[in-house]
Amino acid sequence: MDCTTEDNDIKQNKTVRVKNPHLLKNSVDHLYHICLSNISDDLEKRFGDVKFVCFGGTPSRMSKFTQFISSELGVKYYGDVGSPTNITGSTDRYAMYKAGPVLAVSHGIGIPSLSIVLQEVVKLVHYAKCQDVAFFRIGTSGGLGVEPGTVVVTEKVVNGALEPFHQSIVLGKSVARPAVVDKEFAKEIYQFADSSDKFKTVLGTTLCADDFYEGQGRIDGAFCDHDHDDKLNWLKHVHSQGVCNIEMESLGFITMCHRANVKGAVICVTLLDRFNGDMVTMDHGFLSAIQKHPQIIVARYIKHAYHLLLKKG
Ligand SMILES: O=P(O)(O)O[C@H]1O[C@H](CO)[C@@H](O)[C@H]1O
Ligand SMILES: O=c1cc[nH]c(=O)[nH]1
Repeated sequence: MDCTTEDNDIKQNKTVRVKNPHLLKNSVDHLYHICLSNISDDLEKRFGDVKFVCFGGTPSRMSKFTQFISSELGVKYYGDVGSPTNITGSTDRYAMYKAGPVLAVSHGIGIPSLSIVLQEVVKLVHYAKCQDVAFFRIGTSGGLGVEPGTVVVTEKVVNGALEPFHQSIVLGKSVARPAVVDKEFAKEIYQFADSSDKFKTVLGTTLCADDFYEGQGRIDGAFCDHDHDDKLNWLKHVHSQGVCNIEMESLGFITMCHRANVKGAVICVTLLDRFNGDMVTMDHGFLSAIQKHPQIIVARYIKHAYHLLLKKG
């Protein structure tokens, strides 16, 4: 594809932007952490049909989601009966599964871990010439003033200081990139919540912290220099600014989707109400049941969008 065609496709929001002139000059690109290469793997043949990429913290959540979405869409997943195959093979860092137009990817904990796999997946869908791709983060979070099990569709994302920026150090300098949420896309997804659902779904601001303990105001970590009242005052303050939930990847996820010209949305379930405590104490059966809540909403969206695409031909 020549540059002009590629620019036009990007403008029309069809293909995915790899904003790196150095990379475009290189012919070989080994996607180290996901064990794929643009030269030795036929990425267009294997992944060219991908339209929806769903990310979440753990390999088992994304494997279960792959089975769920494959039965919802009536498409086979890649792998043996009963267990999707992890496409990243033995790299042992991330897991990636495929069911028809859906790729499900685990990203680990925190923005540094997420950013590595997200960049390699952006390159993957670019090399595979996927068109009109959307990315979703299907995660867990701590809620503020909402019942555990509630799904929060992120309409704004902020850092721990309530700023809508993702800050990182590049070449020794601090770089702040805006975290621009696609609000229309968030609203579209929110509309797939149903009044008959056994859980609530809300649109709200998500606070993305650098850490699970002190970074989220917890007082039950190994280290803590603040007290219970400081914590409650901070939680009340961020809640008064519209924050509904706290997690650890949304800021990087939204910022990178925006840079890649990919539609991106964050949909997380709340595991607890942080006004009532810090510890996630629910049993694993309940935990795994409520982790399905955001998957249900996203699966409805994907099913709807996929059927529209099939109709279009
Ligand atoms: O359940 P996931 O998707 O991993 O998300 C949340 O859970 C982890 C902390 O337990 C962090 O990654 C946080 O963002
Ligand atoms: O409180 C919580 C729960 C899940 N994930 C988080 O990052 N925080």
